[in-house]
Amino acid sequence: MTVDGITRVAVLGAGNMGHGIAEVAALAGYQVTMRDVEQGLVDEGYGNVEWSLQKLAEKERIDESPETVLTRLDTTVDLAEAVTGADLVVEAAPERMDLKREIFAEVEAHTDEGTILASNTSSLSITGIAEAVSDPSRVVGLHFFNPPVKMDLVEVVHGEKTAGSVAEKGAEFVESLGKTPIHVRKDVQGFVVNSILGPFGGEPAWMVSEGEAAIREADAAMVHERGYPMGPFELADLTGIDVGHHVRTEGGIPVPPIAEEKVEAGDLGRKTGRGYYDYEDGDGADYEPEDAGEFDTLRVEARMVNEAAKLVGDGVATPDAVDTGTRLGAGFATGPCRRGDELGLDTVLSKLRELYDETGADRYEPADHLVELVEAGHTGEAAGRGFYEYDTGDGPGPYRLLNYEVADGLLAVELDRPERMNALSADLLDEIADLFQSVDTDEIRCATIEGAGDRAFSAGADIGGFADVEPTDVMDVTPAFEAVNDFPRPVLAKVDGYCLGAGLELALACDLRIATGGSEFGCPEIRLGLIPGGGGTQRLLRILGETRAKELVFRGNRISAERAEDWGLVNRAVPADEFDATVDEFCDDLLSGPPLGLKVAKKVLNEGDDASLAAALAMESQGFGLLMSTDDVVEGTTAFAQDREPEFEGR
Ligand SMILES: C/C=C/C(=O)SCCNC(=O)CCNC(=O)[C@H](O)C(C)(C)COP(=O)(O)OP(=O)(O)OC[C@H]1O[C@@H](n2cnc3c(N)ncnc32)[C@H](O)[C@@H]1OP(=O)(O)O
Repeated sequence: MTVDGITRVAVLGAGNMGHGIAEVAALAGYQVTMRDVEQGLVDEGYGNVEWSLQKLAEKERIDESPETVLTRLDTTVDLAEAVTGADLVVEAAPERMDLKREIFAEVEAHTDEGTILASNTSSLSITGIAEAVSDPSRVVGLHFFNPPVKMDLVEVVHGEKTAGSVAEKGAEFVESLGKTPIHVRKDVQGFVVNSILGPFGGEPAWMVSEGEAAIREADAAMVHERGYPMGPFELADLTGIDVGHHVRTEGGIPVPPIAEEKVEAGDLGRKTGRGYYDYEDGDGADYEPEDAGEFDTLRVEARMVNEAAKLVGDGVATPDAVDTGTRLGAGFATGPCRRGDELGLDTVLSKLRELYDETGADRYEPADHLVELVEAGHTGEAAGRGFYEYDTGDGPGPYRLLNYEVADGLLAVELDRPERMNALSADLLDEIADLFQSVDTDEIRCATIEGAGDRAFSAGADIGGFADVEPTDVMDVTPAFEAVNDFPRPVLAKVDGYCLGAGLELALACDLRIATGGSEFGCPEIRLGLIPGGGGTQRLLRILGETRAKELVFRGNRISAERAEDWGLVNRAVPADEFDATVDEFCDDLLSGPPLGLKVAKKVLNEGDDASLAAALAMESQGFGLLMSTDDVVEGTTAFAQDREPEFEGR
């Protein structure tokens, strides 16, 4: 899908970011010209796009052949040729203000007034870059994350003079690439994601510098206790300690002594073989869960929440944009606004005040917005309001990890963690349970569940969240699956991609399963030393029989959709282009079917499976008898006699 008014895109730079942006734009259907200053660089970038497209094709992640996509990608070393006639120019040159200004001035000379001029800068001011052109309202930041082909997030950065319509068009363009834009309404240093990553890396570095923590302790606690995808020191080694050092120095932010020492010694991280960890003679980031000790994670998270409060209070971004940005851009399970609401903003504020009083360091000074929220009594989830409002009533939602909508009798549910393959975290499972237990079923005749994105229904329980789970908390069959199983309407799982572990268990708790041909099913739990823990062993046994159930559970292998259909694990496995139509056919029958009949059928089929044949037959007879007295049966039989379609009302 392309955006109205944008047909031709010029990407200036063929390096890591440039060739990635060119690739995703060509994939989305735009006519792209990629330009760099030397033919060798252009050829290298083009080769990288070819390689990446080939990989995507091998994994069946793209519908077109790489050759077809490449027909939309031209290259040149001539800037004027690249940008002439372009509707959008995305500059992805090295991070130097003088260079970017030079490029923008030249681009302006060769483009029409309506051409949008975007910069992929991650650290420079959009307002500053825009000074190079006579009409700065055309200039916007489109900050892609590395690698663009994989990362879902793009920060749409508004310079002081960026026109609202230009930023909106930029965001539409991002959406047309299948990516998620967040608006960064003021071009503050670090935009949103790097602003939050500042204290995530910085505070532990101060704590280690001041002898209050050890490196492994910090990394182990943040990863294994708090569920961050990487430890702060491990992350600094990956991105380069000198990079963080440069950003802080440029932004006038004090540099923690330990980072200073590493840079002076030339130990910059993975790229030099040594940083906070030793990658040449040692085992790299070799921290273990037990290293976490007494590390004060609240001190780090309080600063991250404070930074988020500054962004929100200063009108840079909404809480939702901050949280979406850090989820998609940094892989955080929970963004800092939501985390602040969980911790209690009063707790966060007390921690910051305590540290500020103790040290007098500016970094602990509470943000005005944080103080205002606490003074207004908006202290977070427990108070019903913090950065977000929480519905304390009985109805469903609001939810942050799933989307749902009820329309024309259909409850359509989407698991919304595409960046984690829709892995089922404790919070997402709670939301599923809450929705299926609290949604008003009067208006609903059937439900569907699908995964967001194009990779997975769900790749299972969130492995990142295993570390701080108490065994006793997970030893009951998960309420989410039971809520789906017991939902008094038919539920259909729409499986497009991986359906693994607890994801498969969720699909098994549904009544029907339809899959695209490329989907894969399996119980990888055994490879983690586990067994399916959400009803998988028992439901597989009942659906597949012992032979096949044991094969899946014991071997942990994945099976294709074709085999899943052959085994009776799914109702249909169909080519991707027939998926929606097949789902619609099923849903049409469920939506027009008799609600009471379907409810009783589901109950009798589910419960009869666990009963003796005699008991199950008695259950069936009772159900049959019960239905005989309903208006729907009168309608069904009358419609038959009148040779018309019945119109059931569920009475
Ligand atoms: C009682 C129930 C227990 C369970 O369910 S235990 C969990 C069972 N499930 C699994 O073991 C599956 C784990 N995932 C995988 O094996 C692979 O993934 C896939 C085969 C599904 C896909 O592989 P690829 O195409 O190479 O993608 P990628 O880079 O591994 O995944 C993309 C991002 O998704 C995250 N992710 C995938 N599965 C999970 C998960 N189950 N829990 C948490 N995160 C997950 C990854 O880490 C990564 O994230 P980043 O891009 O930040 O590296």
